[in-house]
Amino acid sequence: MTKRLMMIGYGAMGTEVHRLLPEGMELAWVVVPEAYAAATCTPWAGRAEVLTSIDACEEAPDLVVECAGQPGLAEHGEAVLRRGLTLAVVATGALADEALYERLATAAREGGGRMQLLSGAVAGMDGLAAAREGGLDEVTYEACKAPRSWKGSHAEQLIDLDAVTEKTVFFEGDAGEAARLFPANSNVAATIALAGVGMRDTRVKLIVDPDTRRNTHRIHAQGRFGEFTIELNGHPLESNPKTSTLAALSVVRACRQALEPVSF
Ligand SMILES: NC(=O)C1=CN([C@@H]2O[C@H](COP(=O)(O)OP(=O)(O)OC[C@H]3O[C@@H](n4cnc5c(N)ncnc54)[C@H](OP(=O)(O)O)[C@@H]3O)[C@@H](O)[C@H]2O)C=CC1
Ligand SMILES: O=C([O-])CC(=O)C(=O)O
Repeated sequence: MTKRLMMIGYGAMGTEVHRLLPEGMELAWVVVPEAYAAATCTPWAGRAEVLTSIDACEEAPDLVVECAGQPGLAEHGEAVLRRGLTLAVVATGALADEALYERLATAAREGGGRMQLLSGAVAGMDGLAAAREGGLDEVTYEACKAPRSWKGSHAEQLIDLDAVTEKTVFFEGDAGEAARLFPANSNVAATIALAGVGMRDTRVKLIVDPDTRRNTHRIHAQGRFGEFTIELNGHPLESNPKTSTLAALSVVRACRQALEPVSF
């Protein structure tokens, strides 16, 4: 039987996820900001019910995916989890807010829901989380993107993106700060922190490179297990250069996992 998906937020990532939705799953509900609710010329017109709140949904989706960014998770996450649903999350940076983290964890515990934190634009979160069980000494993360990928972000307060002529570090701090200051660009920092040594102890560098067309993520971890370095050079989505294609694919994977009896 076809499973029914609810998508919170339908921007660049949501569009890509919808395009690649595995057979056996249909988009049945789209949760959008109030201002979009009345729009008629949409990719979901006539196919999915448009909602502005979770409570307006009278049935139980088989899976809810958040593709809305940090404000979308903060606004809708609790209601999803209180209803006992599974919520796959990409805006992991919102969880740098400890109060929100607690609110969502409590809603999941009390409501029977489950929050599935997706690997998003990076790889290796399974290994990092396993390594943590033996003790981690250090985890560092560097993100390097083209100037256009940092446009419209807090980077504009720190560096003149149009004048950059060589690869330049413009932010150094911890994962919590990075996730809060760069909500559309540094969720990965929070993902790594949540899988590894936490927000305060994960060291982050953000870099702009005028000569790259890729979103590069470099993770180094060391501990009792040994050490690893992962460098992932991702292609940004055409429709949003801040967002890596792999992040959308991690949502598609979550949809497939909800369908298959055996899955990675
Ligand atoms: N974990 C990871 O590796 C990654 C995580 N991300 C996260 O995913 C998010 C989405 O990426 P992308 O699709 O490219 O971004 P877009 O800005 O293209 O799309 C986000 C959409 O969600 C909408 N939205 C915002 N707030 C709400 C809300 N409260 N309820 C419902 N919809 C809402 C936005 O509307 P409006 O335009 O009006 O704001 C927009 O249409 C990013 O903001 C980032 O937080 C992105 C890349 C990697
Ligand atoms: O997609 C990416 O490359 C990373 C990103 O935006 C994020 O971490 O929020």
